[in-house]
Amino acid sequence: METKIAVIGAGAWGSTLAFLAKANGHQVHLWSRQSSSTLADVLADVDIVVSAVSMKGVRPVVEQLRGLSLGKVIFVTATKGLDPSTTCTPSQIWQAAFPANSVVVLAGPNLSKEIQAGLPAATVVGSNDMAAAKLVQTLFNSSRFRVYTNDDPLGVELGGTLKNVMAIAAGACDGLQLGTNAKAALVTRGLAEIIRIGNHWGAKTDTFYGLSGLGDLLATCNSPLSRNYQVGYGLAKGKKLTEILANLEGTAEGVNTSQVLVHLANQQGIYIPISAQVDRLLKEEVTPQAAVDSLMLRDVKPETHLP
Ligand SMILES: NC(=O)C1=CN([C@@H]2O[C@H](COP(=O)(O)OP(=O)(O)OC[C@H]3O[C@@H](n4cnc5c(N)ncnc54)[C@H](O)[C@@H]3O)[C@@H](O)[C@H]2O)C=CC1
Ligand SMILES: O=C(CO)COP(=O)(O)O
Repeated sequence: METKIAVIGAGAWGSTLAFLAKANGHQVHLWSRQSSSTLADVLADVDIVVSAVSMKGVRPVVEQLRGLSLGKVIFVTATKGLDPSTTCTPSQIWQAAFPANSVVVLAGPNLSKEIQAGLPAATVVGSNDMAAAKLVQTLFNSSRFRVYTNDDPLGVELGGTLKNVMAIAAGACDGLQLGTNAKAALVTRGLAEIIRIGNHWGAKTDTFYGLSGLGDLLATCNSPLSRNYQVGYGLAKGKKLTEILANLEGTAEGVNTSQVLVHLANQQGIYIPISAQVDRLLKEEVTPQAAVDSLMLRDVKPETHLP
């Protein structure tokens, strides 16, 4: 059955999601700030609203829509980030603005260029409303894009968001040519750190071993297609952050996420050694090699995701 879908944000990810839904026979309207139609007009007659704007666009877009009567529309959020002013996740912002509507989080190892090239990929849709998650699953699932459901939307969202910080670290690790052992240690301890943060905020451990956690961590920590990886790689090669960002194709959410994360973790006493070094590196408070030394020279501890 044809479903009417609006995709907000015509960047790399919004365009790819619109393409996938269209390929499944749905009626898709891809909206961007450059569109001639207003967002309110586009949303007047749709069943599903997919938001794929970058984190900085989430609040402005939600403010444009607040107060509109959108009936039983299901919101799907595909943004990976934390709001700097409130520290909320994108789905928390959507849910607070539309408390009567279902919100579904979509995240996974989904480098858009690979999907646009027709390569197979898998993703997760997480929601407190399993009927909504199942509906969104059917809208996007295909022979080239396998979609799983999950009942821990916060875990799905935090997996996709927090791995961006680790992808910056992984890019730096490769830029410094630290080798495969170091990279494996970083990714493994990065996952332990993500689980520690996620548990503290109420997400389930299991979710982080899934596609939006371990899956996306593996994809972005190992691919030069990842913008976050490119940021870390460039820093390790001695480039300035401003120069890297000016030449970057699209958004590297990990830059903002690490700042918000470090602020929250300091307030809440969450131990985040890797993310803290990434934040210091981005602020040019530490060299890449000094960041590695700080991590290696910490007190020894048991292998657990607990502090
Ligand atoms: N590109 C990828 O492979 C994937 C990206 N994501 C996530 O999706 C989000 C978007 O990523 P990309 O499309 O790659 O970024 P992008 O930089 O290509 O596009 C961002 C889009 O957000 C829009 N936007 C920003 N502020 C806005 C505002 N105030 N009002 C309206 N629109 C606004 C921009 O116009 C642009 O179309 C990010 O959170 C990213 O982490 C998730 C999975 C895969
Ligand atoms: O989230 C992504 C793939 O799942 C895209 O990663 P980057 O934002 O680092 O390019």
